[in-house]
This record gives sequence, C-alpha cells and structure tokens, in this order.
Amino acid sequence: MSNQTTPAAKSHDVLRVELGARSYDILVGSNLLADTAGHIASFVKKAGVVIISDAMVADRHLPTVLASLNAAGIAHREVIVPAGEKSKSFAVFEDVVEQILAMGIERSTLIIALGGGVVGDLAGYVAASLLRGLDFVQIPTTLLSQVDSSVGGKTGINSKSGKNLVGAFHQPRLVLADTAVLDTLPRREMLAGYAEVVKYGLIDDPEFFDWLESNAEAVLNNDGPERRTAVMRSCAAKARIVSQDERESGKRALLNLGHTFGHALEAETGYGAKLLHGEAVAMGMVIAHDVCSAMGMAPAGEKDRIVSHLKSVGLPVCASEVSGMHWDIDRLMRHMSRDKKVSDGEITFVMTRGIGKAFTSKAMDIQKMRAAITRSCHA
Ligand SMILES: NC(=O)c1ccc[n+]([C@@H]2O[C@H](COP(=O)([O-])OP(=O)(O)OC[C@H]3O[C@@H](n4cnc5c(N)ncnc54)[C@H](O)[C@@H]3O)[C@@H](O)[C@H]2O)c1
Ligand SMILES: O=C(O)C(=O)C[C@@H](O)[C@H](O)[C@H](O)COP(=O)(O)O
Ligand SMILES: [Zn+2]
Repeated sequence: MSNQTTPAAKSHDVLRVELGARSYDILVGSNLLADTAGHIASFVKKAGVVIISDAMVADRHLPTVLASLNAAGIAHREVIVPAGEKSKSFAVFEDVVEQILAMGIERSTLIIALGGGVVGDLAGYVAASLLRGLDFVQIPTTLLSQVDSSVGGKTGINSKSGKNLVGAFHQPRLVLADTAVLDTLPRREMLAGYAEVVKYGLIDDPEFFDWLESNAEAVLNNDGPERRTAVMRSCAAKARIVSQDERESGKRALLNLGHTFGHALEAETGYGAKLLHGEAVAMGMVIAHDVCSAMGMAPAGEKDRIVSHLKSVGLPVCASEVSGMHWDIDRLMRHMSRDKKVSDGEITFVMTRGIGKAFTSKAMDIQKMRAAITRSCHA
C-alpha cells in the first residue's frame, strides 16, 4: 500500500493587475461562483451589495451567487437588465441608476457585475457614476468578458454617434472568472469571445497563436486545462499592457487591433444581434492584416493563415457574411473618423507586420484601406 496522497487540485489561479493603489486580483478557476461570498468578503461592508445582471445570466447563474451570499449573511439587492448590446444605452443606464438610488445606497455599497461584457461595461459605468464612484467587482460569465472586458477598467455605453463613446476608466476591485459558467454559453457567443483570444496572439504572442491553432476546439468545448490556459494567458497579456498604460496614451491602443473597423461595422448594424462585438473584431482583424499586406508591410500568407484559423472554428471573416446588409463604405469611413484614437484630426491605426507584430501608426494608405474594407464588404 502506498502512503501517497493525491494533492487536492488547485481551486483557482491568481493574476495581479499592477496599478499602484488601484491594483487588483483576477481569480481564474472552475466553480468559483459557489463561494462568491468568500472571494468578495474583504470588499463587502455593512451597506451590502447590489448585483447588476441581465435576464439570461440571472436565470442561469444568479441563484448560485445568491445562495453563497445568503449563507454568509451578506445583504444584497438585484437589478436585471435585458440581455444584449442594446442595454449599453443611455436609457438603460438611467433606469439602472434610478433603481439603485431608490434602494438607498451608501458610498460603501459594493456593485457586482454578473454577466458578459455588456453587463460589465454598463455596471462599471454605473459604479463609476453613482455617488461619484462606488467599488465594484466583475464576475464575467462569457468567454469575451473573462479574457478581455472584465480586466482593465474601460466602462461605458454606446451613443448614436458610435461605440463606447460615453464612459469612464474605473477599475474593479476584483475579477472572479469561473470557467464552468461558460458551459451554458451558446457556441456563437463562445466564438465571439474567441476572436478576442486570437487577438492577443496577433498582437505580440505568435506562439500563443500557434498553440490556438492546435487547441481551439478544446478551449471552446470543455471546461478543462486548455480553456483555463487560454483565459489565463489572455488575462496575463491584458494585465501586462494595462499596467503599463492604464489610460491608453500609448501601448494600450494595441488592444484595439481590428476595432476601428469592427466598431464601425457594429454601429452600422445598429448594435443588435446581427453582428456581435467579437464577430466584428474578427472581421476587423482580417481587414487590418489585409490592408497591411496590400501596403507591403505584412506577408500576405499570414492573413490567409488567420482567415483559415478563424473560419475553422466558425467565425465570420468578411462583412459580406452579415445577412441583409448593404454596406455603404463612406458611412463606415465616417464612423471611423469618430474613433477615440483620433488626435489632431488623424486616426491612430493598429497596424501589423505579421502575426504577433502589431504596432500603432497614423501612416495609413487611405485608398488601400478603402479597398480592403470594400473587399470585406463585397467579397
Ligand atoms: N471594457 C472592455 O475592455 C471591453 C472589451 C471587450 C469587449 N467589450 C464590450 O463587451 C461587449 C460584448 O460582451 P459579450 O460578448 O460578453 O456580450 P454580452 O454581455 O451581450 O453576452 C452575450 C450573451 O450571452 C448571454 N450570457 C452571458 N453569460 C452567459 C452564460 N454563462 N450562459 C448563457 N448565456 C450567457 C448574455 O445574456 C448575452 O445574451 C461589447 O459591448 C463590447 O464592446 C468591452
Ligand atoms: O481594453 C482595451 O483597451 C481594449 O481596447 C479592449 C477591446 O477589446 C474592447 O472592445 C474595448 O472596449 C474597446 O475600447 P474602445 O476604447 O475602442 O471603445
Ligand atoms: Zn473588443
């Protein structure tokens, strides 16, 4: 008989976003929601917590969170918004703020964002605004929010003039990424998040892109080690960049790879289910690689490799794949001119010399860019 005991599996990994007084941990693991109360305990005061979630997530995962808070005797209230991008609006923002103020809150009330990037961006902006700033915790429930939106403190809503044009930088106190909740996420939403995972490989980690080419289906299908690796490696990449440039005065703009084009496509489709953010980013990353290879700075074969990987999992790669859309290139160009990376009247673009070699520059060939957008819209 052996005396050996199997060591208990590590329940979660911890990453730190280093931002001085605003530093915080990202916990990544399976079934973390069951001990929500334990994980957030040090941020909860007598005033309790207000959970902001959407109807879909509340239906599936709020009971687990509430059971944990009830067992620990933590006072809680809930605000539930409709699921989907349309909740990142002035109307929903106002409604949530008024509901929470009517509850009677204090500066020590903790806001919890339980949901995907829509809930995280909205709840973060609500937290930044109420009483001029409440603490908040991100509990991301989509792949996209676990690998990207819950980290870094960009919060906000959309305006008629464009995507995320109203908001604030407001860092969470903690990010609790429970990879098991992704088991209830529809494949299309998983893929939208996967586009942002691929983005990290394309920015500056070609080995990660190689790894994804072999492990994509394991990441997407099972709550196993590959998914955890993908979430951890993505969060580590984002944390590293955000720690160096919290307010996007330089390097952070790299996280916008594919977004200048992607946000224009999203705005033109009316922020609905026609085109998800991650799908627009996938198309935008292809356009970025296409125009850079047309400008002779990136090998054309690399764009083909990216397209082939995105297609292999089922992501759309061309704007022409959005059904019922008749794209107007001039309107797309006008949207791009309102990008937050515009300075002195010129857009800073995230460009590329190939996989893992993204950089920022204003030196875009506008005619070649128009041609690349046209290829995407009329493929
Ligand atoms: N702040 C940032 O840094 C940042 C980064 C990337 C994206 N974003 C924003 O994030 C938003 C997109 O986020 P998203 O892709 O998470 O979309 P989302 O929040 O709309 O969630 C997608 C859908 O999945 C449902 N859902 C969420 N979790 C679920 C679960 N576990 N099981 C079943 N259904 C679930 C939601 O109800 C919704 O219908 C966009 O508005 C984008 O601009 C922000
Ligand atoms: O965190 C960042 O910085 C990013 O750019 C991450 C993006 O994936 C995200 O979509 C972000 O919301 C885009 O920011 P925006 O400033 O262009 O609205
Ligand atoms: Zn994004």
